[in-house]
Amino acid sequence: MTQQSGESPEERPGLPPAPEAARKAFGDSLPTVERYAELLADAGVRRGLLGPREVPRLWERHLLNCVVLSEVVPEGVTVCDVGSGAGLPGIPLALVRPDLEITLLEPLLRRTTFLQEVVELLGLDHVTVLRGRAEEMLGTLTPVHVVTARAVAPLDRLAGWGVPLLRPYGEMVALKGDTAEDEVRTARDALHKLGVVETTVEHIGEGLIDPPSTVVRARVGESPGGVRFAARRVKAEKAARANGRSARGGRRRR
Ligand SMILES: C[S@@+](CC[C@H](N)C(=O)[O-])C[C@H]1O[C@@H](n2cnc3c(N)ncnc32)[C@H](O)[C@@H]1O
Repeated sequence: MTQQSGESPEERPGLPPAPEAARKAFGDSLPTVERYAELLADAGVRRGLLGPREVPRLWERHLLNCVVLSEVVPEGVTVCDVGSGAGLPGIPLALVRPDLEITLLEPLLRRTTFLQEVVELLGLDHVTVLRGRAEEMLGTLTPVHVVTARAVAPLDRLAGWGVPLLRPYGEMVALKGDTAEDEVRTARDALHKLGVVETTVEHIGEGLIDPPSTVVRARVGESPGGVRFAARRVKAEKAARANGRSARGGRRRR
């Protein structure tokens, strides 16, 4: 999301006030998301996590585009936001869904440091920040019901990283743009091999954002990640138990 700008900070357009749609989408969490928007527009830009040109469109293009994911995430489940960056979509989702247990997974230290600060400043007790690459998380992260991701990798590669982190019958929800249908076509074989039994492209947030957000939903059957991953997972989990490791300290739900 980082972009270069030739403008000086004084010339750059600032953060606009929250639009009416944000009031609707975030409800009682509006003051908290306003605080998050300020952190992104200030420290996020200064520390190179967000391009300065994103600031004027922070509400529509980023916060609203992400919060509508709430429509497709079931009640009370565990979520891993793969490649969370500066917290998108994981933090907007966490702000409206205190019922979820969310892990923000991100490999870069600069970003996990920012994420940890944001989680503490906003008092998000149901959010954990985990540093690492998705493909290295087998046996470290307790398998989750839902994997979310935005702007991390093309669907076939993303699925290879995200689907093995799911519990049986879980689903990966990837925010995508106009390329969603094409990416699904390209990834069809890879998805099948990973144990995905159903893939749909849906438009969410109608009536709230225009255009609505496009998501690819990939649901797995009994063996997320496929048979190859099932064997690796058992091995990795055994090793993790032997080391006393677990990303969520053994807290498990459902
Ligand atoms: C373009 S940024 C998008 C960040 C955020 N999701 C957003 O929409 O603004 C992609 C992020 O994915 C992370 N990433 C890249 N490869 C990854 C991997 N294998 N596992 C987890 N995260 C990864 C990068 O460090 C980066 O923060």
